[in-house]
Amino acid sequence: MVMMFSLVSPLQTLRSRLGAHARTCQLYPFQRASISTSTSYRPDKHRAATPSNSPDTSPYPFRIFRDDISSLRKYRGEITHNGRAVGLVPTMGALHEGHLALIRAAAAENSDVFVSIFVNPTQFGPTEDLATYPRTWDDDMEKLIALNNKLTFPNGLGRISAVFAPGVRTIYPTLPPSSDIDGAGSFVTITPLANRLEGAARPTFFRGVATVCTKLFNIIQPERVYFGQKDVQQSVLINRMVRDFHIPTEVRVVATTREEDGLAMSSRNVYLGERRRQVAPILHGALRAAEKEYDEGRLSRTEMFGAAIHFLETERLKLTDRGLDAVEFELDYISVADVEEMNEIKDEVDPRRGAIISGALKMLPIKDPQTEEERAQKPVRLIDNIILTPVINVDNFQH
Ligand SMILES: Nc1ncnc2c1ncn2[C@@H]1O[C@H](COP(=O)(O)OP(=O)(O)OP(=O)(O)O)[C@@H](O)[C@H]1O
Ligand SMILES: CC(C)(CO)[C@@H](O)C(=O)[O-]
Ligand code: BAL
Repeated sequence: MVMMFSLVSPLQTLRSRLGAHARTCQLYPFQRASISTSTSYRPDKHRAATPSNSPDTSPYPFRIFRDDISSLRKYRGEITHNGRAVGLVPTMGALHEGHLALIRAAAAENSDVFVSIFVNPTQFGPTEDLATYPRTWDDDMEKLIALNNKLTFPNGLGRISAVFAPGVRTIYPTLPPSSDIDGAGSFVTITPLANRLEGAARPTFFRGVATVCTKLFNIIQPERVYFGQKDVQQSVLINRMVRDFHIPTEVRVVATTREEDGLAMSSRNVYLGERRRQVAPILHGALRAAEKEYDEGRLSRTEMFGAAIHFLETERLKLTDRGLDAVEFELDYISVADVEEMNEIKDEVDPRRGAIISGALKMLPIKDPQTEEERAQKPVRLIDNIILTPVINVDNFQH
């Protein structure tokens, strides 16, 4: 089953979807080398290798649009003309089950699902992994085709109609896009949200995300757009942007899809390698420990933080016994913030409003690399979050 919540009115939507007795929920299916900003700019250096887009020769059961925006618009216009609706799932490719959950959610409420695949340079900082970000076009297409075959009624109202995989010059037609904070360009900025948490670690990240999503929404004009709860601050930001710029679309947030051991699926998990991968679920574990405090009625931020840190430190001590003492990690932040704007909650969570508990943790390169892969390791930043859902019967809490 696909569960979603709308950030427009999270309290109300969560209550109605989860029922009055729901206290917490795991909302179920809800990079970088420098990019040059000057003369050496080569816009399509990083483009995913995609085949040509002749509808007649296309081996795909959906249309592939690359740089021909007017054809895409014509096709999209026909969908409206026929009384159908478009749900857009923006991605950077390297598709996994988390992305597929978004597509299923889109197919459940729209006749036509558009998936965009675009590794957006402006959201990568100058020292991040733009050049090495996984680009897996053939594999992505296989997954989309397999999923599409299953999206027949009653499993899905709609199906994937189009994949939009533009080149950088198409998305940024005038200036070479900049990843520098002071760089020139036409940008959408949403502050102060874009400067906090993920934005503090990645100063131009949300400017890049807001800018590219504005462009995608302008080009495709979807009735609804689908984002993953895994990137919760991104979802809050998009919701805010849609409201502030009166963009005529509805934002849906789809619950995080996880591996069996709790690790949130992410395209960048491939960077972890075997030994770091075994330790990576600790971030989720730490957030769960904080969530347990809330579940048991301890609402103070300090107690939730304490529980998360205690979990991390206990797990760190166990690494030697697990033969994993070469794996090192650093906590970047744990945040307890309100659901609407992600403002930090200073004191206690109001159980009538709930909260988002989120965190970021850096997995450092392994201390005693034993393979080529381990010798090449770079730090991998993991993010995750849990929604502390509002509680209807506040009296159940001990004070
Ligand atoms: N595990 C997941 N569950 C639900 N949605 C997800 C998950 N992972 C990614 N998404 C969503 O898919 C959309 C596209 O994300 P993206 O292509 O960046 O994948 P990603 O796995 O988040 O990659 P990265 O490792 O770069 O963060 C975003 O809305 C993102 O929140
Ligand atoms: C929304 C997005 C596709 C914009 O590039 C990206 O930030 C992502 O994949 O989450
Ligand atoms: N999943 C969000 C895209 C990024 O981290 O660059």
